[in-house]
Amino acid sequence: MQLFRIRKSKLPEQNSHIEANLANSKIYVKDLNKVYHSVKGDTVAMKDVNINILENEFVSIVGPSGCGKSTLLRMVAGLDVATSGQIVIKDRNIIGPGADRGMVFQAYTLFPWMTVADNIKFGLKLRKIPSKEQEEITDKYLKVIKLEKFRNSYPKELSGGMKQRVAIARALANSPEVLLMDEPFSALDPQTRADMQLLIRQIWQIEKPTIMFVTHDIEEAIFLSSKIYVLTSTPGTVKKEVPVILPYNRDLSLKDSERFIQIRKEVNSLIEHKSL
Ligand SMILES: Nc1ncnc2c1ncn2[C@@H]1O[C@H](COP(=O)(O)OP(=O)(O)OP(=O)(O)O)[C@@H](O)[C@H]1O
Repeated sequence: MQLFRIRKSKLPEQNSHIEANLANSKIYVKDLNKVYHSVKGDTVAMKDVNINILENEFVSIVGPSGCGKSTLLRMVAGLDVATSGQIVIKDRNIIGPGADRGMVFQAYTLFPWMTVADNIKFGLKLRKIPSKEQEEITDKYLKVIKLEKFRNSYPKELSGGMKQRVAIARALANSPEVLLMDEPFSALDPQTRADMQLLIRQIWQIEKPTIMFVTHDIEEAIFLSSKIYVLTSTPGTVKKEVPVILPYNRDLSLKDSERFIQIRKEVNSLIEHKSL
């Protein structure tokens, strides 16, 4: 049965509970359920998930493998459909993909036949943004990701970290309402991963995009976020919302601080580990 409400218009006025929650929220997930049907039977991937991400928040989703982190992000992206429940971005019900959501995935998704600059410009061209503005936006984001010298290079000439920097620039160039990131740094070596964490935190502090970030890495989630949702193992549901009270300006030495270690212990104790 399809309970997911297919509406593009604003929410009904009588739905005062949702209205109240929406007042300052950017991504609002209400009673979300997801069941996958296959010949082998049904898999309940998500059960009654409720999430509220405020404007300009950096929120991470963590949980054991298979708990439904990617499923949740894909549904917020509109790439997968919920079995029931509601996803609202600003005041719009999500019924499919849209330019209001920028995505960065684990796998490198740049167009190999386009230069770095053309990859960044891709969405701007689609939206027929005037070419002068396209150039200005591209220049700005090449600077943000510190790849000005690679403007005319092709993806095959870049390292993994550089490719992910371009993917982030391409997503941000479209000024999305929210940035959805699914394990974007997990294919990178530890040093590059740490550099990328610093870069995305810096970008967030300057540009203040609303970010929903899926990761396996608890330290990464704490270092980057203002709030973490810990999901239970399958079917995924929210076990706890953990606020991350740490200094606003962060460098990697923060990971050795007493407060950081305390939060890491708390989040780690919430993750249900199972022997394989
Ligand atoms: N297309 C599909 N068909 C059937 N089951 C699926 C499908 N996609 C995901 N699942 C199941 O849904 C559950 C959640 O999967 P999902 O990939 O969202 O978890 P995850 O937390 O992102 O996992 P990981 O941390 O290992 O990447 C799992 O039990 C998975 O097997």
